[in-house]
Amino acid sequence: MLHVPPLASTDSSPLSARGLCFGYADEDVLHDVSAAFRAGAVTAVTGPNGSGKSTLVELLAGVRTPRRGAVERHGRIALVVQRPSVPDALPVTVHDVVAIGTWARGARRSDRRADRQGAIAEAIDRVGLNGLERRTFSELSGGQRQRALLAQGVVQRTEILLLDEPAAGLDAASRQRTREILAEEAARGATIVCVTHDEESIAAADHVIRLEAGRTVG
Ligand SMILES: Nc1ncnc2c1ncn2[C@@H]1O[C@H](COP(=O)(O)OP(=O)(O)OP(=O)(O)O)[C@@H](O)[C@H]1O
Repeated sequence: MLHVPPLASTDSSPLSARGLCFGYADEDVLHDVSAAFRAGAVTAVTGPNGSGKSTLVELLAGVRTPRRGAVERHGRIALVVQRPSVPDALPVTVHDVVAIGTWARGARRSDRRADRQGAIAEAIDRVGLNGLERRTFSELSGGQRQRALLAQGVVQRTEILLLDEPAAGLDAASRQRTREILAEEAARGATIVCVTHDEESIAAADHVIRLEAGRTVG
C-alpha cells in the first residue's frame, strides 16, 4: 500500500494534535508532537519501546492532558487499551465487556435493545470469539482478552478509533483478522490510529507516524 505522510495541516481532519508536550515527572517524554489524522484511513504509530506511543494515544483520547499544545477532536472516540488487567474476583464476561461498548450507543433513542444485542453478537463474531460469550475475563487467554477489547472498541461505531497494540500477543491469523477489521472500520469512514510494532500492520497502514525519544521522525 502507498505510504503518504499524515496531513500536514489540521484542515478537515477529525483528529489532530498541535505541539504536544507531556511529561510524567519533570522531564518531558513527548516533545512538540504535531500530527493530523485522516478520516477513512488507518494511521500506524510506531517506534521503539519507550518512545512515547502509548502516551501520545492517551493524549489523543483525552485520558491525559498535555503540558503544552492541544488536541482537536471532531466526533466520538473509542480507545482500545493494551493488556487489561481484570481482577479474577470480577466475573465480567466477554458479552459484558462488549455490551459496555454499547452503553453510549444505547443513549440514542433509535438504538433498540434488539439492535444492541445484534451489534454485540456481530462484534463478537468479527473478532472470532463466538462460543466464548459467557466466559469470564479471567478464563480467557491474553490474546482472547485482547480480541474482546477490540470487539468493545468496534461495537461503539465511533468516528475515531484509537488502539494501543491491539495485535500484541496474537497469533498470525488473529493479527491478520485485526488488520482486516481496522481496514473495514476505516472503509466506513472512521479515523483509525493504531500503535503497533507489527511489520505487517505497518505495511498495511495508509499512513505511518514514527516516534523516537518522544519526537516524530517521519
Ligand atoms: N505512568 C508513568 N510514569 C512515569 N513514566 C512513564 C509512565 N508511563 C510511561 N512512562 C515513560 O514515558 C516514556 C514513554 O512511554 P510510553 O509508554 O508512551 O512508550 P511506548 O512507545 O508506548 O513504549 P512501548 O513500545 O514499550 O509500549 C517512557 O520513557 C516511559 O518510561
